[in-house]
Amino acid sequence: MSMTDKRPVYPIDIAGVHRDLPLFEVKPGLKIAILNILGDTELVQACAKELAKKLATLNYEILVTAETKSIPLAYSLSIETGKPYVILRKSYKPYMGKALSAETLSITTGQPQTLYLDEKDLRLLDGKSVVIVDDVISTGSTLQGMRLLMEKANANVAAEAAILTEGERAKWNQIVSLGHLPVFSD
Ligand SMILES: O=P(O)(O)OC[C@H]1O[C@H](OP(=O)(O)OP(=O)(O)O)[C@H](O)[C@@H]1O
Ligand SMILES: Nc1ncnc2[nH]cnc12
Repeated sequence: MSMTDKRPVYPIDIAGVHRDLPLFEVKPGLKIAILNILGDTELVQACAKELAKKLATLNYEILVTAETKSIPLAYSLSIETGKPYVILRKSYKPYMGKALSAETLSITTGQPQTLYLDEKDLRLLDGKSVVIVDDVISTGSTLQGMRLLMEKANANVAAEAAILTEGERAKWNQIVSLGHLPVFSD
């Protein structure tokens, strides 16, 4: 593709903010519209405000997400809600001590990733209620990994939230979200 070729986009309004999401092929014959909130302060803050409103009546103590792209969302939601957040990591460093782990296979990545729960966060989560947050929930594999780690950490999941769900809409009717993305198959 030359620099002047235009990538096809999927236009969407999220929390009152318009974005044209670029389509990328994630496996042969399957394209998805990529939501990349990294660097997009306007969108992140608008989404955090709306999600915080939707979560306002729930009883929970901690927000939990998996790195990377949803980190600014967790940070911004933490400011909106006044709750701390935990980031599940995708590579292990010695400073994470006796971390717990779970395997995932997200639609964007196409190969297994491991989520690690830092030893310091294990102490924080023990016996607590959490809201699991992600930017997009698609196959649910990342969500499943996060649920498993919360179970291992003795934390109760009060709700699951995402900016957008993707794919099979009916599968995600329990997710607190601000919209839905189709997937595009040839
Ligand atoms: O429902 P799933 O099919 O599991 O897909 C959802 C996950 O995919 C994306 O992460 P990605 O793997 O792109 O990682 P990154 O944020 O580190 O780039 C997204 O942030 C979710 O965590
Ligand atoms: N459409 C999408 N954009 C960004 N990350 C994703 N993870 C799964 N689907 C995604």
